[in-house]
Amino acid sequence: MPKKTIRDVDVQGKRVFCRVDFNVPMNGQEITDDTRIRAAIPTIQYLVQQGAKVILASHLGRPKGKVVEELRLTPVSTHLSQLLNQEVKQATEVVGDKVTDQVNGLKPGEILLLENVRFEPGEEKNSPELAKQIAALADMFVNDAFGAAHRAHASTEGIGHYIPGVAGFLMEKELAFLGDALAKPERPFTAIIGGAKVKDKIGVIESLLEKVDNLIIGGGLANTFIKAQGYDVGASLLEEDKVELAASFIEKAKQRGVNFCIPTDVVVADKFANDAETKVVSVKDIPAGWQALDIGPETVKADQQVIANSKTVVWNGPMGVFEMETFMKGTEAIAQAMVKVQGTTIIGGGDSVAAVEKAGVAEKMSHISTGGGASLEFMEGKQLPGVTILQDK
Ligand SMILES: Nc1ncnc2c1ncn2[C@@H]1O[C@H](COP(=O)(O)OP(=O)(O)OP(=O)(O)O)[C@@H](O)[C@H]1O
Ligand SMILES: O=C(O)[C@H](O)COP(=O)(O)O
Repeated sequence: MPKKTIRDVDVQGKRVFCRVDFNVPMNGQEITDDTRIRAAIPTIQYLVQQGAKVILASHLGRPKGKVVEELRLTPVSTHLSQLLNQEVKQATEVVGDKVTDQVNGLKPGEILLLENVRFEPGEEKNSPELAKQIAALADMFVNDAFGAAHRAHASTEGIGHYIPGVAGFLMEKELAFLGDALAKPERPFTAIIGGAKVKDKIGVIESLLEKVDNLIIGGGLANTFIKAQGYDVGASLLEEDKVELAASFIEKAKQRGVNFCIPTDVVVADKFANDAETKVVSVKDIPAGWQALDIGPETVKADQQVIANSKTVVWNGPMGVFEMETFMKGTEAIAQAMVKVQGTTIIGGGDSVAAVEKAGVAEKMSHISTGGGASLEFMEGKQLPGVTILQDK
Protein backbone atom coordinates (compact mmCIF):
# COMPACT_ATOMS: atom_id res chain seq x y z
CA MET A 1 0.00 0.00 0.00
CA PRO A 2 1.59 3.35 -1.01
CA LYS A 3 2.12 5.82 1.78
CA LYS A 4 1.09 9.47 1.97
CA THR A 5 3.94 11.90 1.45
CA ILE A 6 4.51 15.50 2.41
CA ARG A 7 2.89 16.46 -0.90
CA ASP A 8 -0.42 15.04 0.38
CA VAL A 9 -0.66 17.19 3.51
CA ASP A 10 -0.78 20.88 4.38
CA VAL A 11 2.17 21.81 6.58
CA GLN A 12 1.79 25.60 6.43
CA GLY A 13 2.33 27.01 9.93
CA LYS A 14 2.35 23.49 11.45
CA ARG A 15 4.98 22.10 13.80
CA VAL A 16 6.48 19.24 11.82
CA PHE A 17 8.66 16.61 13.50
CA CYS A 18 10.92 15.38 10.71
CA ARG A 19 12.96 12.27 11.52
CA VAL A 20 16.07 12.10 9.38
CA ASP A 21 19.04 9.74 9.38
CA PHE A 22 22.07 11.93 10.05
CA ASN A 23 24.02 8.93 11.34
CA VAL A 24 27.05 9.90 9.29
CA PRO A 25 30.57 8.45 9.41
CA MET A 26 32.74 10.61 11.68
CA ASN A 27 36.42 10.94 12.46
CA GLY A 28 36.32 12.62 15.86
CA GLN A 29 34.19 15.72 15.32
CA GLU A 30 34.73 15.73 11.55
CA ILE A 31 32.02 14.41 9.21
CA THR A 32 33.83 12.17 6.72
CA ASP A 33 30.86 11.62 4.39
CA ASP A 34 27.81 13.88 4.26
CA THR A 35 25.74 11.85 1.76
CA ARG A 36 22.96 11.21 4.28
CA ILE A 37 22.72 14.90 5.19
CA ARG A 38 22.59 16.01 1.56
CA ALA A 39 19.99 13.35 0.80
CA ALA A 40 17.56 14.89 3.32
CA ILE A 41 17.88 18.43 1.95
CA PRO A 42 14.96 18.28 -0.58
CA THR A 43 12.50 17.38 2.20
CA ILE A 44 13.84 20.00 4.59
CA GLN A 45 13.81 22.71 1.92
CA TYR A 46 10.27 21.79 0.89
CA LEU A 47 9.06 22.01 4.50
CA VAL A 48 10.78 25.39 4.91
CA GLN A 49 9.31 26.72 1.65
CA GLN A 50 5.83 25.53 2.64
CA GLY A 51 6.10 27.50 5.89
CA ALA A 52 6.36 24.60 8.33
CA LYS A 53 8.06 24.98 11.71
CA VAL A 54 10.65 22.29 11.17
CA ILE A 55 11.81 20.13 14.09
CA LEU A 56 14.58 17.81 12.89
CA ALA A 57 15.69 14.73 14.82
CA SER A 58 18.28 12.01 14.26
CA HIS A 59 20.45 9.49 16.02
CA LEU A 60 24.24 9.40 15.70
CA GLY A 61 26.13 6.25 16.60
CA ARG A 62 25.05 3.98 19.41
CA PRO A 63 25.24 5.93 22.71
CA LYS A 64 22.85 3.42 24.34
CA GLY A 65 20.53 5.80 26.20
CA LYS A 66 23.22 8.01 27.73
CA VAL A 67 24.68 11.40 26.86
CA VAL A 68 27.97 10.80 25.07
CA GLU A 69 29.64 14.16 24.45
CA GLU A 70 31.38 13.05 21.23
CA LEU A 71 28.04 12.01 19.77
CA ARG A 72 26.28 15.36 20.06
CA LEU A 73 24.79 16.59 16.79
CA THR A 74 26.62 19.96 16.87
CA PRO A 75 28.91 19.20 13.87
CA VAL A 76 25.85 18.04 11.94
CA SER A 77 23.83 21.21 12.62
CA THR A 78 26.80 23.39 11.62
CA HIS A 79 27.22 21.47 8.38
CA LEU A 80 23.50 21.40 7.64
CA SER A 81 23.27 25.12 8.16
CA GLN A 82 26.07 25.64 5.60
CA LEU A 83 24.36 23.34 3.07
CA LEU A 84 21.01 25.09 3.49
CA ASN A 85 22.48 28.55 3.81
CA GLN A 86 20.07 29.05 6.67
CA GLU A 87 20.33 29.10 10.46
CA VAL A 88 19.71 25.73 12.12
CA LYS A 89 18.87 26.20 15.79
CA GLN A 90 20.25 23.46 18.02
CA ALA A 91 18.61 21.93 21.08
CA THR A 92 20.89 20.39 23.69
CA GLU A 93 18.25 17.84 24.68
CA VAL A 94 15.68 15.67 22.94
CA VAL A 95 12.62 16.56 25.06
CA GLY A 96 11.92 18.67 28.14
CA ASP A 97 10.81 22.21 29.01
CA LYS A 98 13.74 23.89 27.30
CA VAL A 99 13.07 22.06 24.06
CA THR A 100 9.34 22.82 24.27
CA ASP A 101 10.18 26.54 24.67
CA GLN A 102 12.49 26.39 21.66
CA VAL A 103 9.77 24.73 19.58
CA ASN A 104 7.19 27.31 20.71
CA GLY A 105 9.59 30.04 19.63
CA LEU A 106 9.88 28.70 16.07
CA LYS A 107 8.45 30.83 13.26
CA PRO A 108 7.21 29.30 9.99
CA GLY A 109 10.22 28.33 7.86
CA GLU A 110 12.61 28.08 10.82
CA ILE A 111 14.52 24.92 11.73
CA LEU A 112 15.40 23.38 15.09
CA LEU A 113 17.60 20.28 15.33
CA LEU A 114 17.01 18.23 18.48
CA GLU A 115 19.90 16.49 20.26
CA ASN A 116 20.85 12.88 19.42
CA VAL A 117 17.63 10.94 20.07
CA ARG A 118 19.59 7.92 21.32
CA PHE A 119 20.71 9.91 24.37
CA GLU A 120 17.20 9.09 25.65
CA PRO A 121 16.95 5.59 27.16
CA GLY A 122 13.38 5.28 25.84
CA GLU A 123 14.33 5.78 22.19
CA GLU A 124 15.57 2.30 21.27
CA LYS A 125 13.09 0.69 23.68
CA ASN A 126 10.33 2.45 21.75
CA SER A 127 8.96 3.68 25.06
CA PRO A 128 5.39 5.02 24.70
CA GLU A 129 6.19 7.74 27.28
CA LEU A 130 9.03 9.12 25.19
CA ALA A 131 7.04 8.74 21.98
CA LYS A 132 4.20 10.76 23.57
CA GLN A 133 6.62 13.44 24.73
CA ILE A 134 8.13 13.74 21.26
CA ALA A 135 4.69 13.73 19.64
CA ALA A 136 3.61 16.56 21.95
CA LEU A 137 6.24 18.78 20.31
CA ALA A 138 4.56 18.59 16.91
CA ASP A 139 1.35 18.45 14.88
CA MET A 140 2.70 16.08 12.28
CA PHE A 141 5.41 13.43 11.80
CA VAL A 142 7.44 13.22 8.62
CA ASN A 143 9.69 10.21 8.30
CA ASP A 144 12.59 10.75 5.93
CA ALA A 145 14.98 8.45 7.80
CA PHE A 146 14.99 5.53 5.40
CA GLY A 147 18.32 4.36 6.91
CA ALA A 148 16.64 3.86 10.29
CA ALA A 149 13.24 2.68 9.04
CA HIS A 150 14.01 -0.92 10.04
CA ARG A 151 14.18 0.20 13.68
CA ALA A 152 10.96 0.39 15.71
CA HIS A 153 12.15 3.22 17.94
CA ALA A 154 10.25 6.05 19.64
CA SER A 155 11.23 8.65 17.02
CA THR A 156 10.88 6.36 13.99
CA GLU A 157 7.74 4.40 14.87
CA GLY A 158 6.31 5.13 18.33
CA ILE A 159 5.53 8.76 17.56
CA GLY A 160 3.29 7.66 14.66
CA HIS A 161 0.80 6.22 17.15
CA TYR A 162 0.10 9.72 18.49
CA ILE A 163 0.34 12.11 15.52
CA PRO A 164 -0.21 11.44 11.80
CA GLY A 165 2.87 10.34 9.87
CA VAL A 166 3.79 10.75 6.19
CA ALA A 167 6.88 9.99 4.14
CA GLY A 168 9.49 12.54 3.10
CA PHE A 169 10.96 12.68 -0.41
CA LEU A 170 14.03 10.57 0.40
CA MET A 171 11.91 7.85 1.95
CA GLU A 172 9.61 7.91 -1.08
CA LYS A 173 12.54 7.74 -3.52
CA GLU A 174 14.29 4.87 -1.72
CA LEU A 175 11.15 2.74 -1.50
CA ALA A 176 10.33 3.32 -5.16
CA PHE A 177 13.82 2.60 -6.48
CA LEU A 178 14.59 -0.44 -4.36
CA GLY A 179 11.09 -1.80 -4.84
CA ASP A 180 11.33 -1.59 -8.64
CA ALA A 181 14.90 -2.85 -8.95
CA LEU A 182 14.39 -5.81 -6.68
CA ALA A 183 10.87 -6.91 -7.55
CA LYS A 184 12.21 -8.81 -10.57
CA PRO A 185 15.97 -8.42 -10.62
CA GLU A 186 17.75 -9.06 -13.88
CA ARG A 187 19.96 -12.14 -13.45
CA PRO A 188 22.60 -13.11 -12.56
CA PHE A 189 21.74 -11.33 -9.30
CA THR A 190 24.66 -10.84 -6.92
CA ALA A 191 24.70 -9.55 -3.35
CA ILE A 192 27.92 -8.43 -1.68
CA ILE A 193 27.78 -8.26 2.09
CA GLY A 194 30.62 -7.01 4.26
CA GLY A 195 31.17 -4.62 7.14
CA ALA A 196 31.23 -5.20 10.84
CA LYS A 197 27.63 -5.56 12.06
CA VAL A 198 27.71 -9.36 12.04
CA LYS A 199 24.72 -9.83 14.35
CA ASP A 200 22.56 -7.50 12.23
CA LYS A 201 23.50 -8.90 8.87
CA ILE A 202 23.82 -12.62 9.38
CA GLY A 203 20.05 -13.13 9.30
CA VAL A 204 19.81 -11.23 6.05
CA ILE A 205 22.19 -13.69 4.44
CA GLU A 206 19.76 -16.54 4.98
CA SER A 207 16.99 -14.69 3.14
CA LEU A 208 19.35 -13.59 0.38
CA LEU A 209 20.24 -17.22 -0.27
CA GLU A 210 16.64 -17.64 -1.47
CA LYS A 211 16.94 -14.78 -3.95
CA VAL A 212 20.43 -14.42 -5.37
CA ASP A 213 22.61 -16.37 -7.78
CA ASN A 214 25.87 -15.25 -6.16
CA LEU A 215 26.57 -14.16 -2.60
CA ILE A 216 29.93 -12.54 -1.92
CA ILE A 217 30.99 -12.20 1.71
CA GLY A 218 33.77 -9.87 2.85
CA GLY A 219 34.81 -7.53 5.66
CA GLY A 220 34.63 -8.47 9.30
CA LEU A 221 31.56 -10.57 8.56
CA ALA A 222 33.64 -13.02 6.53
CA ASN A 223 35.62 -14.23 9.55
CA THR A 224 32.61 -15.99 11.03
CA PHE A 225 32.26 -17.92 7.75
CA ILE A 226 35.99 -18.64 7.57
CA LYS A 227 35.78 -20.06 11.08
CA ALA A 228 32.67 -22.05 10.07
CA GLN A 229 34.83 -23.76 7.44
CA GLY A 230 37.03 -24.97 10.27
CA TYR A 231 39.89 -22.46 10.07
CA ASP A 232 41.30 -20.33 12.89
CA VAL A 233 40.85 -16.59 12.51
CA GLY A 234 43.44 -15.44 15.08
CA ALA A 235 42.49 -12.12 16.68
CA SER A 236 40.05 -11.14 13.90
CA LEU A 237 36.56 -9.78 14.56
CA LEU A 238 34.45 -12.89 15.14
CA GLU A 239 30.93 -13.68 16.29
CA GLU A 240 31.65 -16.98 17.98
CA ASP A 241 28.00 -17.83 18.69
CA LYS A 242 27.07 -17.41 15.00
CA VAL A 243 29.65 -19.87 13.67
CA GLU A 244 27.23 -22.79 13.62
CA LEU A 245 24.60 -20.70 11.86
CA ALA A 246 27.20 -19.61 9.31
CA ALA A 247 28.04 -23.27 8.67
CA SER A 248 24.37 -24.03 8.04
CA PHE A 249 24.23 -21.19 5.49
CA ILE A 250 27.19 -22.64 3.61
CA GLU A 251 25.29 -25.92 3.43
CA LYS A 252 22.07 -24.20 2.38
CA ALA A 253 23.89 -22.35 -0.41
CA LYS A 254 25.17 -25.67 -1.75
CA GLN A 255 21.68 -27.16 -1.73
CA ARG A 256 20.17 -24.17 -3.50
CA GLY A 257 22.97 -23.94 -6.07
CA VAL A 258 23.97 -20.44 -4.93
CA ASN A 259 27.58 -19.53 -5.64
CA PHE A 260 28.73 -18.58 -2.12
CA CYS A 261 31.99 -16.62 -2.35
CA ILE A 262 33.84 -16.69 0.97
CA PRO A 263 37.35 -15.16 0.95
CA THR A 264 40.17 -17.59 0.20
CA ASP A 265 42.91 -15.17 1.20
CA VAL A 266 43.06 -12.15 3.50
CA VAL A 267 45.37 -9.31 4.52
CA VAL A 268 46.31 -9.88 8.14
CA ALA A 269 47.82 -7.31 10.49
CA ASP A 270 49.65 -7.58 13.80
CA LYS A 271 47.59 -4.68 15.19
CA PHE A 272 44.51 -2.61 14.30
CA ALA A 273 46.48 0.31 12.86
CA ASN A 274 47.42 1.82 9.53
CA ASP A 275 51.13 1.27 10.23
CA ALA A 276 50.69 -2.35 11.31
CA GLU A 277 52.90 -5.09 9.94
CA THR A 278 50.82 -6.88 7.28
CA LYS A 279 50.94 -9.95 5.09
CA VAL A 280 48.67 -11.78 2.68
CA VAL A 281 47.82 -15.30 3.82
CA SER A 282 45.45 -18.08 2.86
CA VAL A 283 42.42 -18.21 5.15
CA LYS A 284 43.77 -21.58 6.23
CA ASP A 285 46.88 -19.91 7.68
CA ILE A 286 45.75 -16.88 9.70
CA PRO A 287 48.44 -16.64 12.40
CA ALA A 288 47.43 -16.60 16.08
CA GLY A 289 47.24 -13.04 17.41
CA TRP A 290 46.91 -11.48 13.91
CA GLN A 291 43.70 -10.03 12.54
CA ALA A 292 42.21 -10.15 9.05
CA LEU A 293 41.47 -6.56 8.02
CA ASP A 294 40.96 -6.85 4.25
CA ILE A 295 40.26 -9.44 1.57
CA GLY A 296 43.34 -10.67 -0.30
CA PRO A 297 44.26 -10.36 -4.01
CA GLU A 298 43.14 -13.89 -4.97
CA THR A 299 39.71 -13.23 -3.42
CA VAL A 300 39.51 -9.84 -5.16
CA LYS A 301 40.17 -11.48 -8.53
CA ALA A 302 37.51 -14.16 -8.01
CA ASP A 303 34.95 -11.62 -6.74
CA GLN A 304 35.63 -9.25 -9.63
CA GLN A 305 34.87 -12.02 -12.10
CA VAL A 306 31.55 -12.83 -10.45
CA ILE A 307 30.60 -9.13 -10.38
CA ALA A 308 31.56 -8.61 -14.03
CA ASN A 309 29.17 -11.39 -15.09
CA SER A 310 26.23 -10.03 -13.06
CA LYS A 311 23.26 -7.98 -14.26
CA THR A 312 22.10 -6.79 -10.82
CA VAL A 313 24.52 -6.17 -7.95
CA VAL A 314 23.60 -5.02 -4.48
CA TRP A 315 26.43 -4.10 -2.11
CA ASN A 316 26.29 -3.44 1.63
CA GLY A 317 29.29 -3.23 3.93
CA PRO A 318 32.95 -2.58 3.04
CA MET A 319 35.32 -5.47 2.30
CA GLY A 320 37.89 -4.28 4.82
CA VAL A 321 38.80 -1.52 7.24
CA PHE A 322 38.74 0.95 4.35
CA GLU A 323 39.14 3.96 6.66
CA MET A 324 42.82 2.99 6.87
CA GLU A 325 44.75 3.31 3.59
CA THR A 326 46.52 -0.02 4.24
CA PHE A 327 43.27 -1.97 4.27
CA MET A 328 41.21 -0.24 1.58
CA LYS A 329 42.49 -2.11 -1.49
CA GLY A 330 39.83 -4.82 -1.41
CA THR A 331 36.97 -2.33 -1.06
CA GLU A 332 38.43 -0.12 -3.77
CA ALA A 333 38.82 -3.06 -6.17
CA ILE A 334 35.21 -4.13 -5.63
CA ALA A 335 34.06 -0.54 -6.18
CA GLN A 336 35.94 -0.44 -9.49
CA ALA A 337 34.42 -3.80 -10.50
CA MET A 338 30.94 -2.37 -9.83
CA VAL A 339 31.60 0.41 -12.35
CA LYS A 340 31.99 -2.17 -15.14
CA VAL A 341 28.67 -3.94 -14.48
CA GLN A 342 26.33 -3.83 -17.49
CA GLY A 343 23.16 -3.59 -15.42
CA THR A 344 21.86 -2.25 -12.13
CA THR A 345 24.24 -1.43 -9.25
CA ILE A 346 22.94 -0.47 -5.82
CA ILE A 347 25.11 0.52 -2.85
CA GLY A 348 23.66 0.81 0.63
CA GLY A 349 24.97 1.69 4.06
CA GLY A 350 26.67 4.66 5.71
CA ASP A 351 30.19 3.28 5.47
CA SER A 352 29.69 1.52 2.14
CA VAL A 353 28.62 4.78 0.53
CA ALA A 354 31.58 6.55 2.13
CA ALA A 355 33.87 3.87 0.69
CA VAL A 356 32.44 4.29 -2.81
CA GLU A 357 32.78 8.06 -2.51
CA LYS A 358 36.38 7.60 -1.40
CA ALA A 359 37.02 5.42 -4.46
CA GLY A 360 35.55 8.23 -6.60
CA VAL A 361 32.93 6.08 -8.33
CA ALA A 362 29.71 7.00 -6.52
CA GLU A 363 28.16 8.79 -9.50
CA LYS A 364 28.70 5.68 -11.66
CA MET A 365 26.29 3.56 -9.58
CA SER A 366 22.61 3.19 -10.53
CA HIS A 367 21.46 4.01 -7.00
CA ILE A 368 23.17 5.06 -3.80
CA SER A 369 20.90 4.07 -0.94
CA THR A 370 21.17 5.85 2.39
CA GLY A 371 20.03 2.63 4.07
CA GLY A 372 22.39 -0.16 5.07
CA GLY A 373 20.50 -2.52 7.34
CA ALA A 374 17.26 -0.89 6.18
CA SER A 375 17.86 -1.60 2.49
CA LEU A 376 18.85 -5.18 3.32
CA GLU A 377 15.69 -5.78 5.34
CA PHE A 378 13.59 -4.17 2.63
CA MET A 379 15.20 -6.49 0.07
CA GLU A 380 14.39 -9.43 2.30
CA GLY A 381 10.74 -8.46 1.93
CA LYS A 382 10.39 -7.49 5.59
CA GLN A 383 8.01 -4.75 6.67
CA LEU A 384 9.95 -1.71 7.85
CA PRO A 385 8.27 -0.41 11.04
CA GLY A 386 9.15 3.21 10.22
CA VAL A 387 7.24 2.83 6.96
CA THR A 388 4.33 0.70 8.16
CA ILE A 389 3.36 3.34 10.73
CA LEU A 390 2.89 6.03 8.05
CA GLN A 391 -0.58 6.82 6.72
CA ASP A 392 -1.77 4.94 3.64
CA LYS A 393 -2.68 6.97 0.56
N1 LIG B 1 37.84 -7.25 8.54
C1 LIG B 1 37.29 -6.31 9.30
N2 LIG B 1 37.51 -6.29 10.62
C2 LIG B 1 36.96 -5.30 11.39
N3 LIG B 1 36.17 -4.32 10.91
C3 LIG B 1 35.92 -4.31 9.60
C4 LIG B 1 36.46 -5.29 8.73
N4 LIG B 1 36.02 -5.02 7.47
C5 LIG B 1 35.26 -3.93 7.55
N5 LIG B 1 35.19 -3.48 8.81
C6 LIG B 1 34.51 -2.27 9.31
O1 LIG B 1 33.14 -2.34 9.06
C7 LIG B 1 32.61 -1.02 9.22
C8 LIG B 1 31.36 -0.86 8.40
O2 LIG B 1 30.43 -1.87 8.74
P1 LIG B 1 28.86 -1.69 8.77
O3 LIG B 1 28.32 -3.05 8.93
O4 LIG B 1 28.51 -0.64 9.75
O5 LIG B 1 28.56 -1.19 7.26
P2 LIG B 1 27.70 0.02 6.69
O6 LIG B 1 27.97 0.13 5.25
O7 LIG B 1 27.94 1.26 7.49
O8 LIG B 1 26.23 -0.46 6.88
P3 LIG B 1 25.09 0.14 7.89
O9 LIG B 1 24.66 1.43 7.25
O10 LIG B 1 24.07 -0.91 7.92
O11 LIG B 1 25.76 0.40 9.19
C9 LIG B 1 33.73 -0.08 8.81
O12 LIG B 1 33.99 0.82 9.85
C10 LIG B 1 34.92 -1.02 8.57
O13 LIG B 1 36.14 -0.52 9.08
O1 LIG C 1 23.63 3.34 9.90
C1 LIG C 1 22.53 2.76 9.84
O2 LIG C 1 22.37 1.68 9.23
C2 LIG C 1 21.33 3.44 10.43
O3 LIG C 1 21.58 4.78 10.75
C3 LIG C 1 20.83 2.66 11.65
O4 LIG C 1 21.83 2.63 12.63
P1 LIG C 1 21.83 1.42 13.71
O5 LIG C 1 22.29 0.19 12.95
O6 LIG C 1 22.77 1.86 14.78
O7 LIG C 1 20.41 1.27 14.19
